[in-house]
Amino acid sequence: MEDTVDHLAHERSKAQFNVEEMKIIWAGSLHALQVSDRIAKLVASDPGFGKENRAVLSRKDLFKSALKKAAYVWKRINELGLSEEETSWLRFYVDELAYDYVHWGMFVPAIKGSATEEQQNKWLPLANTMQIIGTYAQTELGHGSNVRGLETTATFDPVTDEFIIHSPTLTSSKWWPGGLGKVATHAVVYAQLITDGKEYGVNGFLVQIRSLDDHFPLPGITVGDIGMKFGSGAFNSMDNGVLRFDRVRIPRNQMLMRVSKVTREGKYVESNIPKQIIYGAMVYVRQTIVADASIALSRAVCIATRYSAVRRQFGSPQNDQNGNGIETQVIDYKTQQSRLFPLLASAYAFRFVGEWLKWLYTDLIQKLEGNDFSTLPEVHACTAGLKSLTTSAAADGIEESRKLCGGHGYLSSSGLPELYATFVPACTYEGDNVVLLLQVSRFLMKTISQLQSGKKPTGTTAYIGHVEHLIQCGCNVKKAEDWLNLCVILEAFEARAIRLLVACAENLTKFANPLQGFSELSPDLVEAAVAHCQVIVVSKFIEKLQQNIQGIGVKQLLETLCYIYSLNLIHKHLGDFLSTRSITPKQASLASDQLRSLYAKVRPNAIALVDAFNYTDHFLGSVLGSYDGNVYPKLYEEAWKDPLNESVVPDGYHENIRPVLKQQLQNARL
Ligand SMILES: CCCCCCCCCCCCCCCCCCC/C=C/C(=O)SCCNC(=O)CCNC(=O)[C@H](O)C(C)(C)COP(=O)(O)OP(=O)(O)OC[C@H]1O[C@@H](n2cnc3c(N)ncnc32)[C@H](O)[C@@H]1OP(=O)(O)O
Ligand SMILES: Cc1cc2nc3c(=O)[nH]c(=O)nc-3n(C[C@H](O)[C@H](O)[C@H](O)COP(=O)(O)OP(=O)(O)OC[C@H]3O[C@@H](n4cnc5c(N)ncnc54)[C@H](O)[C@@H]3O)c2cc1C
Repeated sequence: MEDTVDHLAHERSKAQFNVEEMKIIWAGSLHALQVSDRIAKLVASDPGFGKENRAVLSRKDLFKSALKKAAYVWKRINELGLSEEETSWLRFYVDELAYDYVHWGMFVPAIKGSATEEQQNKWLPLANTMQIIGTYAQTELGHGSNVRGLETTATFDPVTDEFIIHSPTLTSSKWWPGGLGKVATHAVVYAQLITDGKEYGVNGFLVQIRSLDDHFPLPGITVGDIGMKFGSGAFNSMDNGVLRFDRVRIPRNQMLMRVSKVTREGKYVESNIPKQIIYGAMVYVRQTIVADASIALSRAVCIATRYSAVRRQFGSPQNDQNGNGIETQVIDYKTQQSRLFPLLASAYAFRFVGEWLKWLYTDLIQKLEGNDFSTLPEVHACTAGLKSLTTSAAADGIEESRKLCGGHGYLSSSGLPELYATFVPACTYEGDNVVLLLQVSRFLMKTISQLQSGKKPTGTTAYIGHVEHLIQCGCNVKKAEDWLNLCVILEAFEARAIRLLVACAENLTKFANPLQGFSELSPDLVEAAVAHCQVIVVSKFIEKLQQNIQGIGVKQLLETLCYIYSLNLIHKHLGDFLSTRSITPKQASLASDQLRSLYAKVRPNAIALVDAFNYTDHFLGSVLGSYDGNVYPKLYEEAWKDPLNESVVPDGYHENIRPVLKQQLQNARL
């Protein structure tokens, strides 16, 4: 008989805050919570969205199952007449990577951002109804980070009014685009534009790659899948592809011409729109990846927290003299708390900074519509930097969560290995995290150099305008409780960031060649960029706390998490804080003392804090993280489902086990 006991009920009863209100904070609004909750339940109750066995399916079967699910998603969206908001929640909860992620996540945004109105009117209705399926073909075998170095060419032929798309070398083969390998019918292809014998840099072109009748590649096109990727399940449900062009002709009007165009006569004409707009789809996706990072991390933390409350090891004060009695919940070990609770705090921090980044991006889009490009550099720096910071921390956090679950965390049924394998490439796609931090540092060095000309930094760099104060100020913390002051914390982070930035700027002046200086100092520049991004995350968490937060205990718990996030970072980056004299060694030790008290405050609320994510068991996909905490029967049951357990004596026994055993027996007799 099924066990219906809630093994975590006691933990839930200890919560000191209103969980339902916290769910609203996490979701963003009551409306968002209601819609997401409804769709989560819809997905969890529909067998068509079941995700059992993913880890044991062969690549072909996994791919087929992802195709089936994507088609079913599309069918249900249409049958139920889901709104755009409901649709995105549906895809989110279905939780299976397939071509549709890149179609909706990159192909459509690339057309929206880089195509003219006329082009959008032609292509968007086709894409929006999935009469065509698209991919984003930028990266090549030889070049990913260096977009300017792409080799694919698009040469204008004035005789036929066409572009000739060509892959001149092996290294120019498009490599990685998701959905390209086996599904996409069209691609936005990034290529070097050549007209009238001159090169005009990278531009986007809309190219049909497969027939809409029989799905065969069109003439001149070679296309296929690039092969198995890291981990079982995970990104292997996606057909990342390779694509080569042998002088493929497309009409001139399939160049995406919002930013610049080629006339009928072959003249290249630039508009007043910055060229960087052609990289707009990347800015859009980087912003969404910050939200993905908070989801992926919160998912891992939810599993690790629930399991840590169920798992018991060694004796406890309640034991009798013989050590008999109940063992200690591993969540009560201080080491477990010091590893787990900062991750929990980070999940909340990333959620809030992601929410703010979405606002910043929406604001940019509104400004662009009015031809105001002033915030583009800052939005580029924020999306690049926060994508880098949050994905690196989330990927590390998922792996730490696996370790927090001990041996069982290594089992596929814990859900953690696949979560890690699915999420870790986010550190690479949409821009390698180090390359992106170098972009941030370039922006910051420019901001600092403009101080001399009297330009006042604004937005996320406003603190750089207070350079004199921040270079001189000292931290006033004298006892552990003094750290419970958000202004003190923010100033320590700003002081550390600005001191690292100014040191970089000063060191750069020692090089006659600025490019060489930038390259030599790049490790320091990356560290300074991280410090700046941490200022953003901490300050956005603080801003969140200043909003009208309802519900008993909710604000207090969020404050506790904000302190944990910040003080743990001080602990982790102590070298920076000490070497810049932003804090003293004594203050560092007081921060550690304060952290211990903060962990004690979180402990009774830990389960409720992960319940506030409102994840269904279907979405979590983990026997260790299920809501009822009934871990052991679920683990036991799951093991028996493995294909190896279908037969008692394994296939291969007669060929490969029995002869070995016999030989050992014979050897022993000799
Ligand atoms: C059941 C289990 C399942 C488990 C589920 C787990 C759940 C996990 C959740 C997550 C799953 C989500 C999965 C979603 C699917 C995702 C699919 C992935 C799709 C990936 C797509 C891609 O990767 S597309 C390719 C992306 N490529 C890149 O990002 C390339 C990086 N390189 C660049 O961006 C550039 O080349 C560069 C910026 C690094 C350098 O370029 P360049 O040399 O030209 O630039 P400069 O440095 O000279 O800069 C010039 C100037 O421009 C400014 N600038 C640069 N870029 C931008 C920009 N994008 N926008 C605005 N401005 C820009 C730069 O700052 C300079 O300005 P100056 O003023 O001149 O200084
Ligand atoms: C799962 C997945 C899905 C993807 N989907 C798509 C897609 O749909 N469409 C698409 O076009 N692309 C896609 N990509 C490609 C992705 O965008 C690139 O892999 C990414 O931009 C990194 O580029 P790269 O592979 O060339 O890395 P490289 O640039 O070769 O990086 C290798 C190493 O060099 C370092 N490095 C590189 N340049 C510098 C520098 N200037 N200074 C210091 N260090 C440097 C990096 O930090 C890294 O450590 C995908 C990739 C993955 C893994």
